[in-house]
Amino acid sequence: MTFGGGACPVSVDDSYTGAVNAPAPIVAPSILAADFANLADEARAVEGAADWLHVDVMDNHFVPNLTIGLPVVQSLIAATSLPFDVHLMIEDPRRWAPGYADAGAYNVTFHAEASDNPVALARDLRAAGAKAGLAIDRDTPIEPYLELLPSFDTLLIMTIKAGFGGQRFIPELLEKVRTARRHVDAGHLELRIEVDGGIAADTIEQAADAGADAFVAGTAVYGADDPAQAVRRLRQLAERAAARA
Ligand SMILES: O=C(CO)[C@H](O)[C@H](O)COP(=O)(O)O
Repeated sequence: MTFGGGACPVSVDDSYTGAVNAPAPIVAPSILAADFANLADEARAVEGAADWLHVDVMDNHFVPNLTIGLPVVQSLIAATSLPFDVHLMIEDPRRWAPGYADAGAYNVTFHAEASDNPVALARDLRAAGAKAGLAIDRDTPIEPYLELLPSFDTLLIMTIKAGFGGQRFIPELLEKVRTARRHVDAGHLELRIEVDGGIAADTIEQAADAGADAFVAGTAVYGADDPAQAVRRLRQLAERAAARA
């Protein structure tokens, strides 16, 4: 399946080939930093440049912030051509996550801290036609979850504390990315390692060097005068880092 549509379309399904043939970096603008009064226009502003559109669903319970839910995401999916990368920062993901897969989200990610049976939920998401993602928050160690990774398509490692955009990137959290990358490559797993929080032109290369190959960026994209150009610049930097790996 190929999408991207702009200067650098990427083949996501065909490119999960591990370290030897490293897949092209994914850049996923987070609409958390967009103008919520104009979400469809904001999403369309990065069509042709972004690979995925990252949507943060927050419930004011799992995190102390409240954003949007399924009806808004359904409408947005219908309004844009981008694949949706839904990041659920919610309690009880077993109840809600399959609805996002049914709505046509490309990738549905839920938090390890919120799930008592992540593998079963990943199975449900895949059965509903979505990719399954597991997210790890700032204070959660990665090691207990490594053995679950064959059940997932994406591992999202927070590089801030989940809940709010515009926070400062925490470089120490890249140690989790390094650990995950070693495990993924050693096991030849077909899995994207995604980083989320404070990703910008001055941090994306560190994250790529650590082994991330999917990058969520909110403020760095929607805070820019030209969001599409900001996405292209981020991808260029990630590609540069990947080329020297
Ligand atoms: O998951 C998130 C917050 O919990 C956001 O996706 C993340 O913060 C992106 O925003 P920014 O690039 O501004 O840090």
